[in-house]
Amino acid sequence: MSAAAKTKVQSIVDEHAVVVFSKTYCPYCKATKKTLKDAGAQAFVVELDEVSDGADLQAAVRELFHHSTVPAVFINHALVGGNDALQATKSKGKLGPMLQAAGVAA
Ligand SMILES: N[C@@H](CCC(=O)N[C@@H](CS)C(=O)NCC(=O)O)C(=O)O
Repeated sequence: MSAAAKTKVQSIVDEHAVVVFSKTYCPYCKATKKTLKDAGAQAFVVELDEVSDGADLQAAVRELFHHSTVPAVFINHALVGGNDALQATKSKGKLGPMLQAAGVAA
């Protein structure tokens, strides 16, 4: 994996309040994107199966954040986890406050 991919992933996480590294056909990714949309958050989504450096970016996410599957969800510049972690966060009533703290949902 290239150093450029690591720099790019870190920049994306640093520059956006809500980020999802996703694949278009992944049902967990679809659930994550719907949950965030329904919560009023506009996520910056990288569809790894649609970009030429997708495999490199996924490897960079794995190395930087020790998360190897998609989706990889970041809120307020920190890894939440995959869809299971996002849904658990929502179930505990913590998603709204987390998004509010990130300044992206009412
Ligand atoms: N428990 C995980 C499951 C995620 C998962 O299994 N994602 C699949 C795609 S649907 C995956 O990442 N497969 C390996 C890959 O695409 O590299 C979650 O809730 O996010």
